Amino acid sequence: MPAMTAVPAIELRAIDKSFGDVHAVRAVSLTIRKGSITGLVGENGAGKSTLMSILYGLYRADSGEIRVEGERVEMGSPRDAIAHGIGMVHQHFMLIDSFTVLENLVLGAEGGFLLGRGMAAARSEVARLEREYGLSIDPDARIADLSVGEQQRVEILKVLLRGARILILDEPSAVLTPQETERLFRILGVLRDGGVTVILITHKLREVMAVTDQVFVMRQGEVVAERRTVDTTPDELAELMVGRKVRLGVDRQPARRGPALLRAEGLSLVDRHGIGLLDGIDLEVHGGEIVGIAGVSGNGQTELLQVLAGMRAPTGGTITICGRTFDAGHPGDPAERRALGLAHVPEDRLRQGLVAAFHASETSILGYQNEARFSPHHLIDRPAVRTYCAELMQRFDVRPPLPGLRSAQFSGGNQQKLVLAREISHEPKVLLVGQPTRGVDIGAIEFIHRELVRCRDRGCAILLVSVELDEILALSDRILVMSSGHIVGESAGGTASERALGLMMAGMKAA
Ligand SMILES: Nc1ncnc2c1ncn2[C@@H]1O[C@H](COP(=O)(O)OP(=O)(O)OP(=O)(O)O)[C@@H](O)[C@H]1O
Repeated sequence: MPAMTAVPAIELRAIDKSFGDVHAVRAVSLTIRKGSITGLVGENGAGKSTLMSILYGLYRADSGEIRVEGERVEMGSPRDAIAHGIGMVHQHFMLIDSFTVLENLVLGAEGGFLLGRGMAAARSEVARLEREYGLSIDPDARIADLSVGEQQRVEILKVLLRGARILILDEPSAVLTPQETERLFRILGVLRDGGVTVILITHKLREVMAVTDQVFVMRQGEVVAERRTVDTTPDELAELMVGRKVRLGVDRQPARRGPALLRAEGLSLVDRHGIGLLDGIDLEVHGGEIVGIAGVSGNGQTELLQVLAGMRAPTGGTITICGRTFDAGHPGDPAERRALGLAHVPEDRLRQGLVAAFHASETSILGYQNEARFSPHHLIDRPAVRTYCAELMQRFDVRPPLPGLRSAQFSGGNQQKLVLAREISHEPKVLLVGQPTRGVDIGAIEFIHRELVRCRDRGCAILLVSVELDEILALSDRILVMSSGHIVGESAGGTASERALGLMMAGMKAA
């Protein structure tokens, strides 16, 4: 156990923050002890990111007090937070791809001691941190050549090099493989034992139980519970988050398989550098079934969805959607495929699912804006679109239910619900869905899973890509495993084991 210290690392007192009509954080008070790992959990939109952004100086609280190691401080900007030893690692990394690790680290410490003392000092600091915390990374590697997990370690290093003693991580495992997540947690444990205070925002209760010392639960802007991790259970935390009992797992009738609505034959994709991203993919998805694609991210799943959706032209093979065949070299036209009954929930909702500056009402019809009900006489009927969006928000529990709010102003999970609501509500014949519950809270996962099964039971052919094996196992009637751009294995949904799939994902056969 880490040593108990009298002065807490962080004390927040009656922190309050509104964005217009949205009361995002309501009189939150909490205390975080030095050298501990604290979990911050709560539904989408509960206020976790806003609270941490206030602590990191990205937002200013409307009222309340922040104390760092007993001293009252004003956080006017991240610069202030950094000066007080607070660092934050965001989900979206802020590294320059073409620079080396060391160059990024020196840039990150701009204005600090490293720039003055140069590369040699940076190199020796990195070596020291590597020794102390096991944060091994090649300082001369280019960022573009690193895995996501390695890039995240560079972000952590950057923060530590600026002298952070308090580290905030916003859903760090959302982008990591299970192995990378384990490694990250080992590093966090070492940091904690070295006296660093870690705050972890996460939706994954398994992680909370595995790695934290204490946990705060937020609901609708308030901290509704504080627990020592040893004194709680995932079930209790889920109930505290959502305000009701959550039942994970979905009841499903056996698939009633209809005709093949989506087919790929010999599908290949070679990028402009000559690198093969997809290689001879054959697959078929029938109406009334969910086919899950399991795989470590970066093995071609993203490209497969893009090619099937018409966002990228394959270099070889054919795609057949509801009886219509597209050959290689076909430039691809998402609108044409949409007209055939194909819907797509892209993995990267921020860049491909919505336009951040658009109102939620505009996002709710994106891609469908030419339908007569939205654009009679070729002009958007704004009141009709707002009413439509409000209904969608109610049905899919998007919070806050304000069609006039800009898409960027919703929490990550609520953006996801909005995109999913748009695509599912058009009752597609074929649905491509990538990482449907990334960044989504437990209650919403339950809801999204039920909606996907309902869609399948209506006869839709669903191709599901997810890095969450639990999700693949819970939803799929058949599972295909992807590795290095190939389909390397297939398994019936009900009988697949996590271990066997894991081995196939890693390119090995189950014993
Ligand atoms: N810049 C902003 N402008 C307006 N409203 C905002 C802004 N940022 C956040 N909000 C609102 O504040 C509330 C809290 O959002 P926040 O992002 O803190 O939630 P969260 O708990 O981190 O959710 P998630 O788990 O989905 O990331 C939400 O209702 C959100 O829509």
